[in-house]
Amino acid sequence: MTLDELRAEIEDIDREIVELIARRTYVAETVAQVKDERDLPTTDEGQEEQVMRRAGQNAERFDVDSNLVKAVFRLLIELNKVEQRESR
Ligand SMILES: C=C(O[C@@H]1C=C(C(=O)O)C=C[C@H]1O)C(=O)O
Repeated sequence: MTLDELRAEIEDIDREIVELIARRTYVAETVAQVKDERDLPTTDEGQEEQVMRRAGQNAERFDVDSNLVKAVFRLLIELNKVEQRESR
């Protein structure tokens, strides 16, 4: 494979990553509606711990640095909470 072909593959993957982030954010907006109806707070620390634990397990399964993957998920969680607060 040429460098250009490899970079085109990375470009495709990057678009998919953003699409997945958009999907995750969209679901969080629906979560926000449910929380609003039930008068629940935006932050659920127990659920965040589960998400972070799963992120670490998945990182190990795919042999990528678990601290870096967890850092990405910490940002994704914060992004979701910002979106949820904006939609409540
Ligand atoms: C999406 C939720 O809201 C918040 C965001 C979370 C996330 O992005 O994974 C997890 C827990 C909550 O603090 C949820 O409660 O499931």
